[in-house]
Amino acid sequence: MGAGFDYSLGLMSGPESSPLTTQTFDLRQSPDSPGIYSYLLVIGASSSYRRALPDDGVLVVGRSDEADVRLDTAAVSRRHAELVFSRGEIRITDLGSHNGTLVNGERIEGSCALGSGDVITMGDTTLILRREAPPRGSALIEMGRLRRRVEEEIERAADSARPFGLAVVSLGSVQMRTMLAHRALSALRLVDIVAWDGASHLAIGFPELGGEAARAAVLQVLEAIAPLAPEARGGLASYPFDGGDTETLLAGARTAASIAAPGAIAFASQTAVRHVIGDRTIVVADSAMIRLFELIRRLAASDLPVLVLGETGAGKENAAAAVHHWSARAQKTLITLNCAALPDALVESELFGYEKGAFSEARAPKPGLLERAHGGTVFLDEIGELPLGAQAKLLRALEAKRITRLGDVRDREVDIRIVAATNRDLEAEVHAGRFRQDLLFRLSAAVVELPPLRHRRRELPILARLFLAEACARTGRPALELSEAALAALFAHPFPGNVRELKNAMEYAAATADGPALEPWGLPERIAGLDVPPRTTVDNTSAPPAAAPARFKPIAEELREIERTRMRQALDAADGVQKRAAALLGMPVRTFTFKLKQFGISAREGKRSA
Ligand SMILES: Nc1ncnc2c1ncn2[C@@H]1O[C@H](COP(=O)(O)OP(=O)(O)OP(=O)(O)O)[C@@H](O)[C@H]1O
Repeated sequence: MGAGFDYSLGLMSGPESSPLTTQTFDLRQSPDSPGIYSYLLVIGASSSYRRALPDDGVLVVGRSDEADVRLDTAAVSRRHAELVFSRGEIRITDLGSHNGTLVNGERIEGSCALGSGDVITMGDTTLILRREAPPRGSALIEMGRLRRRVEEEIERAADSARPFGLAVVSLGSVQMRTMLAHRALSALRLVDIVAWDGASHLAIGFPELGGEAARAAVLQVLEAIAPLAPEARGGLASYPFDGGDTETLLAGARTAASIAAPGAIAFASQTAVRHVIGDRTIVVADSAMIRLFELIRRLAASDLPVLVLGETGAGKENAAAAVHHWSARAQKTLITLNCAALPDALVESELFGYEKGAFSEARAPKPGLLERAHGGTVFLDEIGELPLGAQAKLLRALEAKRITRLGDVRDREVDIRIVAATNRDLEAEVHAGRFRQDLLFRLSAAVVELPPLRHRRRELPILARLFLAEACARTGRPALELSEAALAALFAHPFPGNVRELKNAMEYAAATADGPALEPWGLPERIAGLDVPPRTTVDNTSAPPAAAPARFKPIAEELREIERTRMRQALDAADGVQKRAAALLGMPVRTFTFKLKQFGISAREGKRSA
């Protein structure tokens, strides 16, 4: 049953002198089996402690520094006795000690088998052998099985509208894993689900426990293991509040455990990091996003150009604002140009400015935005849409650090940092001949790639609540609770329009909801999914009337649907090129790109399907 006796694990270390504390290494079983554990209670003249025993091997007891169980008293010989552990049996042999070895009051000759409760006396020291069976409670399972069980429990919780809590207990440096797991299990219910999550974390699922009840359960575990792991700390995530799937809950609980104080518990909802960037508040909770913003902070300190990649609405503009505000240029301007929003003919005059008479409408000289941003940062959004002619001029300007206004012969010095963003695959654009490779090299000195919202599900409930609260405050209506059913609908939606789509949905909900809580039918239809029944039992009084499902809806909403569908189709037909798609619909490009964002349509959609 055991992993064997590991001689490298410090068998020569002496006992600790703290009262009734245990030795600090575990020499026995496989980590996932709590099994039987044995220990010696060592009661000396000046101190008592508990010493874990191995399944197999030999321990020498004596006064010598080299003894495995060191008894620091003159009444004990240097090598007094030997304990032999083999196949569940324990034998003791006196090694010719001066004062002899007594078992249950009788001096032994040669060796003698030991059982639980036997009292061994060596000089003025008493050792009591204890062997304990695992508690009759929950059992440790493997992490893979825990994941599957948690998935089942989430399903069950969704169907029965009951909570489910998932905790991660971080133990610090753990050596007595088996005994520790044993203690944790003894503090849990039979239905709780427990597994080792890596070497030093325990993952615990609590069916039907959420919030305070789950917190109390984790506290009991922390108390039970405190003698062995005084530094242990807990992190707790609850379904559906913190997430709708195993990995999201696990990630939340792990991050929460990492911020909890020793002996205490933190909730997943406490792990979000707020970055206040000018008048923006950026909230990140996913560990990859937290690291990404740390990277952005470091990059900001350099003067490198930064290329921000990510799907539409993923937060690229926020990232660009962070680069500027965390840089030495923060006191100077940040100027943004959306390259997709300008007709080709205007791009160059906007970027580089013009002199009087440069073209027929140029009645007075005007500096371009590169010039106006001197000393600051220029954010070129949708850089993939920049016409090739403007790309060449931009490259020259960046290389020479000088610009020439249209219609001018002089050039002027500019000191700017460029942050560019795109949701396009620029490498592919280079291959297709639509983007200059040399410009791509120059812009991509540092690349920051934002994951889509569907890959950072930890943030979904956090951002949803944030946007809902902000929207309610803006419209002056009382705060809306996000119901469990609405949250489940959000988790079921893939959010192709990412954070912007979520934000728009919460604004729509705040404007239209009529109860104290946001229910699925208060969400935009494509998110609520008419075919998706609410996952929790709801109070009948707050449910919509049976005939309500949207056979009729406000005409404005219907028109929006048509507009959205036609825009998608136009993008398809135009191979994802926004200007062409806008022309197909007879819509100004600026309006088209604005509406794309509003509807959360990715400009790539058309390209992909084409
Ligand atoms: N982590 C976040 N915290 C708070 N708000 C966010 C966050 N990420 C994005 N938002 C908000 O979502 C909306 C869309 O973000 P943003 O404009 O930065 O996306 P984008 O990737 O630049 O979009 P596009 O590709 O369409 O230009 C903005 O209102 C932004 O403030």
